[in-house]
Amino acid sequence: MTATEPESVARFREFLKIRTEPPNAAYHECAEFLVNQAKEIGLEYKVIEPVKGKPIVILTLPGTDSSLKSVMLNCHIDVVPVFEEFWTYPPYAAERVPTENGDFKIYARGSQDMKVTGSMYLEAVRKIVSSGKKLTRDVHMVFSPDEEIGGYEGVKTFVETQDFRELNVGFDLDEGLLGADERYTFLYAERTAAQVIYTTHGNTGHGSQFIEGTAIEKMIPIVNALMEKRAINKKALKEFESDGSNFRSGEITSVNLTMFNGGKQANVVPATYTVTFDIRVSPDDDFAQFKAWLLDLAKQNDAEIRFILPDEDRTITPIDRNNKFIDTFFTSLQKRGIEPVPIICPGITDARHVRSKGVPAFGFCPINNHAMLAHQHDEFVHESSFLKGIDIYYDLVSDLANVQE
Ligand SMILES: CSCC[C@H](NC=O)C(=O)O
Ligand SMILES: [Zn+2]
Ligand SMILES: [Zn+2]
Repeated sequence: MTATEPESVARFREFLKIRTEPPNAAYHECAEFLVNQAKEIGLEYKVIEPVKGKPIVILTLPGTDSSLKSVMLNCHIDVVPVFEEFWTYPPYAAERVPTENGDFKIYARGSQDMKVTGSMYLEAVRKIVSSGKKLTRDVHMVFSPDEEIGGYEGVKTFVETQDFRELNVGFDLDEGLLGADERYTFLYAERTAAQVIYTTHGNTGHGSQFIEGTAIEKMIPIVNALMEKRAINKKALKEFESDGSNFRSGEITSVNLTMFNGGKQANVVPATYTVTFDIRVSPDDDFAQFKAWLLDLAKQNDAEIRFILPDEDRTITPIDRNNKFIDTFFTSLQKRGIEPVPIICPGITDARHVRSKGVPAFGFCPINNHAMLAHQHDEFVHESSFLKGIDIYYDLVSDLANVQE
């Protein structure tokens, strides 16, 4: 590891300094940065705005046969909010801090989730171009907004456009998880997010009296039922994930009480109460049945229920090696001794929108042996991991774009 900063790292840090944190995300500034990257590398580029103020940037490395199905590399440009007071380094300064063993840590919001991946795509493609080698298929890097809030005005809208159809995508590499140990993982499916708000109304009155039929009284059985479900599932997960790897959390439905709202003053019984749960339903559970249970819970307790997110069909990319892209994904990584472990994504990503159009998509991140700090304070990535990841993508992108019919 040299003390002189590699140019690729300097460009990565520039990307990290752009504050793409909604609601006032600097999306246009980010689009400009990406277009400049395209010009420098010598790529085709296009910026579209299917939703005003939410640009999608497409950078294309044309192949020798653009009639063939292409390879898409997807990266969301938005990041999640920070609690700045808990950060050791300012989250948008992208400081490069030396470590004891001669490496560096790049501290920034988005350094893992997921600008590191976008930067690795850009640097891998830059290397491919400068090597002079020609790939067969088009490679499209897609940089998209709003993933962290569901991608509704990002990739979900984009996949409905003619611009997306024209990309003629055969395979999408999308957001993945860093490996906490020596293993790498890939995501072929996701849990379904069911975020739900229960509201109860009841009698109000003086806090010194035994008021009957209060909003909170009605809410308690709902909370108890969901917390019981939580306890059962938590135990089940512990039982079948004996190695503590957290690889299998996507296979179990999770329940979290995330908001508890109501009440105005200690001596006034609240007339209305709301409770919000973030529930992630495993593909192994019947979603319709689970939703019916949630609805019934409301009905039984005289509560209103509202689902925050729109209904979505489940999407899964079967791990079918008869698909040439999928087979190449494995053979290419195997050349470097990487045997990625298939997991169900515990969260939701933009890959589900791409899959909904029948395009196979795997979430992958070529970083292992790394602390996982997505959405946490002091998010950082090791410079050595970033540089190694570029080389992994160099081969992977080349091999995928050279898949024969
Ligand atoms: C309501 S959209 C939320 C999207 C988010 N995706 C990654 O963290 C998630 O919580 O899974
Ligand atoms: Zn992400
Ligand atoms: Zn995230």
